[in-house]
Amino acid sequence: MSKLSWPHSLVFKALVLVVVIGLIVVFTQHRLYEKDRELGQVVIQRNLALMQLMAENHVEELVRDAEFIANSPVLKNYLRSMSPYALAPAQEAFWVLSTLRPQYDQIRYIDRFGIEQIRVNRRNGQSELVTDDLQVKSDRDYVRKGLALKPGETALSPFELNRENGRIEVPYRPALRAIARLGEVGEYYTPGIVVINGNADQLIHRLVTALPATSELILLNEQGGWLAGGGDQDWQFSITPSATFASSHPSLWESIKSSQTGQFELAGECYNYTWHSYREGEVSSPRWLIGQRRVDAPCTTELLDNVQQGGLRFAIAFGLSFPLLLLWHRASARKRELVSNLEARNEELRLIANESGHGLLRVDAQGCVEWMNREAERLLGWKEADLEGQNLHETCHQFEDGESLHKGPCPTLEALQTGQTYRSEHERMLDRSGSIVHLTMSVSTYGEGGERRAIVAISDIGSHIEMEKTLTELATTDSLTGALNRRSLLQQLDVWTTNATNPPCLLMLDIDHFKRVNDTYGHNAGDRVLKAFSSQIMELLRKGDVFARTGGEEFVVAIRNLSLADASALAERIRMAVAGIECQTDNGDIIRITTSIGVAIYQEGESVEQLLARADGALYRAKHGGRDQVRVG
Ligand SMILES: Nc1nc2c(ncn2[C@@H]2O[C@H](COP(=O)(O)OP(=O)(O)OP(=O)(O)O)[C@@H](O)[C@H]2O)c(=O)[nH]1
Repeated sequence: MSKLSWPHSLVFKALVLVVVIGLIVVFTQHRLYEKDRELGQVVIQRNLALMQLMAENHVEELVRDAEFIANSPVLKNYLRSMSPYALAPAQEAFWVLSTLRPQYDQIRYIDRFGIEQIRVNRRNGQSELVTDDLQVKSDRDYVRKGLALKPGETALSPFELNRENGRIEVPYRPALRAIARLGEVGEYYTPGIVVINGNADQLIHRLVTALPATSELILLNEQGGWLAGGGDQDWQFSITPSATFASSHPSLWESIKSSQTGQFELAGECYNYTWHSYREGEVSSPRWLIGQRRVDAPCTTELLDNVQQGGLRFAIAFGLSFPLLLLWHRASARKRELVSNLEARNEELRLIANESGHGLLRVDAQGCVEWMNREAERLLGWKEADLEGQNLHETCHQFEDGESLHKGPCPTLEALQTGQTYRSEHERMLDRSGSIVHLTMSVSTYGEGGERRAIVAISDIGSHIEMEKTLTELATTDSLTGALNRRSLLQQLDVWTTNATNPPCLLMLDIDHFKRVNDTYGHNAGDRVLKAFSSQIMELLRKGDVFARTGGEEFVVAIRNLSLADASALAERIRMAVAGIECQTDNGDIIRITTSIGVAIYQEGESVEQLLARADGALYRAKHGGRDQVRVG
């Protein structure tokens, strides 16, 4: 196989394939990535919104319960009367609420001095009314905050771990407290607050259910302390104030605080968050950061997944298309090889055709030229490029007025129609200048129907014709004088006497004393005289008359359609014309000659020899009669 050029090499094609597949994969993956990312963001936003809604509903119940019990008539009745009889119904109302809301750890009424007056605990699935261990809680933040509320106002305390007797209760009991300040119940009485300790764990568990398995909840308080999602650091802010997210990542925390929602990446994991506050602006409530962490997945997960998928798709597409490329490459290489061989073969044929000595043309089924060799170009005067596509018959076999050079149909077109070979030893064609060229021609066809082609081979026979003409002339004429020779004369006389309807008349001429001319002026001068003599006679003859040299200085004129008298008169004119010839020698001498002429007309039944003999006899008598005269035999 020949060496391939770079654009045809397999490596080049493979590179093109790589680029094309690469571009397609990058384009489609990019679009997929955009969609994935969009979808991922939608899912995250939905998760965050869902968690916010769950938190809002959870707290709403807590707050409403606190407001409900704070406004309950039994509590107000007790506070108005402060009677032990009124205390029991109030305690019962607290207890009933506790049994209805098992998620509440404590429901209490704390008076304006911060002392617990009514308290129901929820322990081990039971609601317990506590009467003998009521404590002073005036030092607690939530109590101070609650007593600072205006009557009828409600507040929410931050998440914190429950403390018992000044110590954090273990196991941890994270609490979220709703505090409702009682409205005015009497002119001289300032009421305290109702505090419900909601179980924060329950809220956290609920929030977790809003998330897919691949994500974990993160919950931080306003100070950056971990409530959930911080592992060992959850709730540690209550014990060690520095064990917070804010302390671990101060600058990150600053940026998180400044934006309502956002995304960040830590330790290769992606976090999304939103700040949430219960009834924003309506109720005094702390802010929490609710969010999700994608486990072991960075924020660029979609991008990385897409790159990975893209790589896989690229490999599959390349793996599937490369064998096809290989097949195509082999097929096209084979085709190129064949085409190249064909071209080489064509070139070879063209060389052979050019060297063959024949003019060759290939014409299609319609007779239009497809190709021609140099010899054909030379013979017809056309360049291949100019004749290509032109109809050979119309161009080279037809005159401008449409008249054809062929008597019958064009042999090339006929050969194309019949599929038979045509040969002619003498064909005529028109060359580019419109001159007729004499040729031998053969037309061979191959193929069938519309695919049939003809090879037209032509050879110049113009030179042969010339040569034949020369040879014929040499064989029939006298080279010195141009007159016919004796043999031709006899042939012509044979023809004329065979069909004796129009019998010939002979004038036999002999230059008088010609030997003297030779002897006096030389042989060359004698030749010149012979030429001048012949020219003079030929001038007096008409087309169709025959003039022949039958001996050294002996000539015969043969004429038809002439009576003996007319022949004698012609002989006399010739005699006189010859007498007028003045032939100059090289020395400037003038030679003058005379001729004797014997005339005889063909007589029915005699032979050519007998006719000649009678003319010769008449000549003999003219010579012996004194020369320079005409005698009839
Ligand atoms: N220059 C020249 N002389 C020729 C040629 N053919 C024949 N002769 C000469 O022609 C002469 C013929 O001479 P003769 O036969 O004796 O006749 P003549 O001299 O013409 O005398 P008459 O015919 O009797 O008048 C010879 O001397 C030939 O040599 C030729 O081709 N050229």
